[in-house]
Amino acid sequence: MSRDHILTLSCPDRTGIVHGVSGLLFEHGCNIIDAQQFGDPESGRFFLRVHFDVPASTPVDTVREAFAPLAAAHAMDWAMHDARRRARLLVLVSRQGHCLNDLLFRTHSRQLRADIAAVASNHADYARLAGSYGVPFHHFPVDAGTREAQEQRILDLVERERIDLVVLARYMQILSPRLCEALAGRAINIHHSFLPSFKGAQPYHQAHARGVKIIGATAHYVTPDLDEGPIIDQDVAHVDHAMTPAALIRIGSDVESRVLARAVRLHVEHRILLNGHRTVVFR
Ligand SMILES: Nc1nc2c(c(=O)[nH]1)N[C@@H](CN(C=O)c1ccc(C(=O)N[C@@H](CCC(=O)O)C(=O)O)cc1)CN2
Repeated sequence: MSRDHILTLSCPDRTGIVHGVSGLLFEHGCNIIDAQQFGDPESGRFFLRVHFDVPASTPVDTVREAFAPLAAAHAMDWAMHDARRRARLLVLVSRQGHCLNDLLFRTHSRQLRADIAAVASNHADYARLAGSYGVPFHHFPVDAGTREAQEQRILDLVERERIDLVVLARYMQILSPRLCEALAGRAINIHHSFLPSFKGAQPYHQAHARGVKIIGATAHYVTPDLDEGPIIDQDVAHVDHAMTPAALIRIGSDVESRVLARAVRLHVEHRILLNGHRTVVFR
């Protein structure tokens, strides 16, 4: 029975970090399967992701407890995850369902190490689609006067369903600072432009008006500053002068689905570390 785990950490950069981590894992009979590191000269921080096996004779908590003093000595932000545990997702959607559809299939076909525990939307459009996969659907309508109560329903669902990651799959509501705070580091949005270009609403219409030759999509963590959160992944597609906004939307939707699925995979495989307002991504 494989007992592989993922250790992620970031800390002020100095000599001896990798030596200390690898030595401690060795002392507890752990075998390192894969390791990736990055020292950022700009922020002065060091980032490490280690995929390792724990021998059946060793309780994982023993390794975790032994690691704590080393982590404290280096002022590490760290976590140790069960590499086989499937993340529980809540997917939020509004009227555009292509990203939801893509994630339902990818999780159902186990392409992603995650399960969609629930779908929630301010519209009822995708109740049948979620139901066709056996995924509970929650209709949470919202307007200016009900936003706080509607967001509380989302938070209650996150708590009740033990959600690990909230995915905004073209969810077209701006989350309040309170909800952003509650979901800090565990809410990902797909923005339908190559940020920082064309933030906010209707980016494809903005791009068409600008006469761009490339469109794109950006997956980022959600923060109170609209479309300003740490970028996780991006991709692009070529377009030309003859294309209408509808054509850009059609071409762009495939890019959005691809980028969002990659970002969800990177998150649930613990490959993303925050580096200030940016990310370090160990692919
Ligand atoms: N706090 C945050 N909330 C959201 C973010 C974010 O980065 N921080 N990303 C957006 C997604 N988004 C573009 O990708 C976006 C969504 C909604 C709007 C907007 O103007 N919404 C209006 C209502 C529109 C409607 O009801 O159809 C609003 O909320 O008043 C702009 C951009 C998701 N949320």
